[in-house]
Amino acid sequence: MTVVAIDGPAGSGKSSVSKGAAVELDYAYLDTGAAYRALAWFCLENGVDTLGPSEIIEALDDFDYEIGTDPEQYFVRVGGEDVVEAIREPRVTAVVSSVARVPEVRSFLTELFRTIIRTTEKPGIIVEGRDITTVVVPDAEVRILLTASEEARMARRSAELSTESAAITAQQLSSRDAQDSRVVDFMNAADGVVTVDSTELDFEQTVSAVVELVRDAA
Ligand SMILES: Nc1ncnc2c1ncn2[C@@H]1O[C@H](COP(=O)(O)OP(=O)(O)OP(=O)(O)O)[C@@H](O)[C@H]1O
Ligand SMILES: Nc1ccn([C@@H]2O[C@H](COP(=O)(O)O)[C@@H](O)[C@H]2O)c(=O)n1
Repeated sequence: MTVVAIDGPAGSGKSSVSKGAAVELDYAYLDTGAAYRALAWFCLENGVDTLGPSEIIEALDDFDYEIGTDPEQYFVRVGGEDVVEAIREPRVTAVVSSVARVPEVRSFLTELFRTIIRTTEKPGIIVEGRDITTVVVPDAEVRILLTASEEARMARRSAELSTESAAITAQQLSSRDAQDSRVVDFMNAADGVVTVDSTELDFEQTVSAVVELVRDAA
């Protein structure tokens, strides 16, 4: 089985490009950010203080999480409830970094990701996040840092949103990167990690660049 690990900052295209490449390769797709978001959502729903590590760690006992790895049948559920849209709400995005910085949360979710990767039935899996190339699967067959200039990432994110101003969007994106960067380094490629800079590429070109790297490694 081929494991493709992709890291990168917010808005660099990790989810959309990984999904597109997984469809083209007939691979599974694992969105690891969804788990951190789902835990943050679960904490908010249950009145857990997202700044209090011990409460968050306690919440893990009741965190009943499921994610689909078929890129064409993506789902995320907590306690059987569909949370695909809820976990993208700004209130969740605003607190996810505080939840993700708790070491016990990271090791709990890392084990969960490794189990999902191990039990994949497809010929390969694309796993994307912030610490996939360095912590979750540092021995992956293909390791990619997907980047784009902050300007390009902000423009892409702003184009998606009709209700939020570009300025607020830009601020959220860079402040989340700043917080996340204190926990894991996803701005610099580790040894053996190939950088794909999509600043000057369109979406299809970026998917093709990833697919080509995977085919070259096979
Ligand atoms: N090469 C590209 N050219 C133009 N738009 C792109 C490109 N790659 C991704 N996009 C668009 O940029 C937006 C952000 O992409 P995506 O949500 O996949 O990023 P992400 O890295 O997963 O972000 P986050 O970490 O915040 O979840 C999407 O609207 C996506 O379609
Ligand atoms: N491997 C990862 C993936 C994500 N995070 C944290 O989750 C947040 C949401 O991730 P998205 O990819 O959905 O934007 C992100 O801001 C990180 O705080 C992580 O720590 N490690």
